[in-house]
Amino acid sequence: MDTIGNLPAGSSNVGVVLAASGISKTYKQGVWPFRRRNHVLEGAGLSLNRGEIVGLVGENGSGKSTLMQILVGALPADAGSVELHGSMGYCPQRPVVFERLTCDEHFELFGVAYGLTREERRAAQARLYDDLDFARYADERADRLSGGTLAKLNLALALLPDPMVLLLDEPYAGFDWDTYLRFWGMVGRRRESGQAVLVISHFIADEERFDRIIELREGRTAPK
Ligand SMILES: Nc1ncnc2c1ncn2[C@@H]1O[C@H](COP(=O)(O)OP(=O)(O)OP(=O)(O)O)[C@@H](O)[C@H]1O
Repeated sequence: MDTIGNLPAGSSNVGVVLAASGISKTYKQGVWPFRRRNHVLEGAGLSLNRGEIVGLVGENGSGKSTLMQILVGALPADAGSVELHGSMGYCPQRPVVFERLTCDEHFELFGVAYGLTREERRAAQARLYDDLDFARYADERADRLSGGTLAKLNLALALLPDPMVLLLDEPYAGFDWDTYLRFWGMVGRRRESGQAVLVISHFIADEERFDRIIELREGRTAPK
């Protein structure tokens, strides 16, 4: 597969921030002679434009998380290409945090990893604590957070560098109603500033919140 590259400057797809095509992925399971091949993706593709909120739906096991991990570069595809214009943030389905670090320490660590200055990181951190309403857990260790607060930290860490493209794998599964509404408020502000968001979603009720919905079925993507 082509490595993630930047779309060329002056590309005719001026509004496109992420473009993937021909993505295929087969998982091999078991050992010979019982080896089984699971063809999860067979030529899937999608594109995201500036200021677009796109939903990715499909039944359980259809390959949504697999596709998202390939888009973000966390998993190699067998075939296909992914082109990215700008920075990307990713919020995985299962939080990737360090049990013994506090929320504040996570922001500090991720700020360094993203190359933010201390001032940039502090300003973004304060805004995220406020937007997601979890500043009171700043000094709490990750292994002592509730599932919902852990999900807030997971989302906040993806948002910390304010990426052009945000990929979210079922980000609000553990959120209460107030946090769910705060989440969509944040997504709406990103749309207004021209950033793009791709969300794996299971809730039919969410459909009206998206500009477009893409369905993954039998390894391929199609507009819903
Ligand atoms: N690391 C792996 N090794 C082998 N098989 C895998 C692996 N990860 C996923 N699979 C299989 O690939 C298929 C697609 O899984 P994936 O998690 O991408 O689906 P999904 O659409 O995100 O599912 P869900 O809606 O349940 O979260 C499933 O059959 C799953 O069992």
